[in-house]
Amino acid sequence: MSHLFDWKEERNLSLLVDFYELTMGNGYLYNGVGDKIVYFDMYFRRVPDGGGFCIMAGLQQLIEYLKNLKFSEDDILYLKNKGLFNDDFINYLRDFKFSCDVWAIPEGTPVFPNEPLVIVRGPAIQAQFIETMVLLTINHQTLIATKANRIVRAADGRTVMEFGSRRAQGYDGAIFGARAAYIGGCDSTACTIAEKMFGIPAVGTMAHSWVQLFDSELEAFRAWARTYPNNCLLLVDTYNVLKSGIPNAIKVFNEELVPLGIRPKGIRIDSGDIKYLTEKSREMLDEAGFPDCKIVVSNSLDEYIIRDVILQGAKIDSFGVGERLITAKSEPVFGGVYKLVAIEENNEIKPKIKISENEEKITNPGFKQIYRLYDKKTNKAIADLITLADEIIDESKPLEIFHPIHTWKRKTLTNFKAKKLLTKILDKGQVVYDCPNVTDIKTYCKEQISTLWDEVLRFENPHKYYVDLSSKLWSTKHNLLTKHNIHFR
Ligand SMILES: Nc1ncnc2c1ncn2[C@@H]1O[C@H](COP(=O)(O)OP(=O)(O)OP(=O)(O)O)[C@@H](O)[C@H]1O
Ligand SMILES: O=P(O)(O)OC[C@H]1O[C@H](OP(=O)(O)OP(=O)(O)O)[C@H](O)[C@@H]1O
Ligand SMILES: O=C(O)c1cccnc1
Repeated sequence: MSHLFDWKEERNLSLLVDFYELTMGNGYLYNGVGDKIVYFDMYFRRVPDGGGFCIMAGLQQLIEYLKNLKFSEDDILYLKNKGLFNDDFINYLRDFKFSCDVWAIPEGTPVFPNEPLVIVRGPAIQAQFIETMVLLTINHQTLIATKANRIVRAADGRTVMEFGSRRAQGYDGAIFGARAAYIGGCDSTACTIAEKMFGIPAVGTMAHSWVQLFDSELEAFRAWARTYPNNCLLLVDTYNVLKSGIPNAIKVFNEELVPLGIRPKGIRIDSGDIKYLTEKSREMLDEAGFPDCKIVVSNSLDEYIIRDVILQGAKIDSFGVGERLITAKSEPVFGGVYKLVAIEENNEIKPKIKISENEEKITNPGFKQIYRLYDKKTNKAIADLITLADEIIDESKPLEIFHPIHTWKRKTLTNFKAKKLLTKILDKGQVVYDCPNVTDIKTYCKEQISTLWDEVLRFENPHKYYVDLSSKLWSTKHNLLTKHNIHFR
């Protein structure tokens, strides 16, 4: 079992790579450009679900992968037997030592379209090779953390438990999905191994099978209360919530817990009309003297149903959310891309561009940094400025920022502070970054979200947060466009 799950030490994922990375690697070497220093940016173009921002996640798994990147004799033999690769390439992989520099935005940071979340600098053959895993790790967890954050914000302070393992897309979908959901704000998970691996609180109630297995609902509840008097949360919808589930729960609370001086934990409702059933259940529990008994609901929930039932006045303390969270059902693809943005020649960085008919899809060339600009008075984030990596923002001088496409839209900032978002993660292949634990990441995430204006947090039609280019980067881009004979406005 540990072989399947110990992603840190034992899992050899080196060949989890799109085959073209290998054919290109072989080709780069053959054509004498394998060692040319290149820069790649990983970024996304659109926030899923029409939201205003995403939550960066998945970096720790990317780091672990890069740290362990090597090829076993078995891998080498397999590649050799393909009969496609030159001996030089096979030998390169046999002696492989990852030597790239990597910068990234820390996990839990709110991020926006077109910002490099990860930058890789190194020999073309290596920087190219890791494309698949950079995208896979960051795309998956950023998607789930972003979805979880929408769900948690809809729950408006009520607890959210992640219940998705059984409906996740594979083991890793469950495990790393639980990790991302926690970073995004879920309070706990039903995925036990996620507690063992990452320290995410694992919790659970009971299934309908528990109730069905006994001769009656009453007996099932009694057995549970005797087994777990201090953690008595009963699933009340197996037969009929209001006619049987709640009355039986009250009876058991009174007979089994009250004499011991123990308070019941709660009840869970997993079907039917959430507003009606929670309102009636709340009344019945209050009348019976259990106003502190929590009401948990589940059943194909997402941020929209959660917001709706709260608006309807449903009486809910806690949500269990599974399938629609763990699969990001409403929009299950996070379209992060990995693009070459510069090469080094004669010790100089030469920016490179990818042109597209669609102006929004033209890449931002060069080796970059991102500054988040905060209003010193409100402490709210005003805009992000993507700059060339060597640019320094002078906080003591007014800073004019402008829309990168509609350049006449300008704004001058004063009394602001500028924070660098990209941090060095690997230096020549060596990890130079300490990954925080998930609880610290989750706390950081919450703090960072509190620096965003409410308009950016809106579920629908959020205010578009400004992600601008510095004058220097804008000129670099437009010089390249002119060179390629492209003229915009
Ligand atoms: N008051 C409500 N407002 C909005 N959506 C609700 C409300 N009550 C329940 N829902 C949601 O409606 C969907 C369907 O609920 P329904 O009770 O039909 O589920 P079901 O799975 O068919 O129930 P059952 O398990 O009894 O067959 C679920 O996603 C549920 O969360
Ligand atoms: O609905 P989700 O958001 O995925 O939450 C998890 C679901 O898993 C369990 O159901 P189970 O697997 O027994 O199936 P059910 O949907 O028939 O109750 C639980 O009772 C929830 O309904
Ligand atoms: O603990 C629960 O109630 C639970 C766990 C997983 C899926 N559904 C419910």
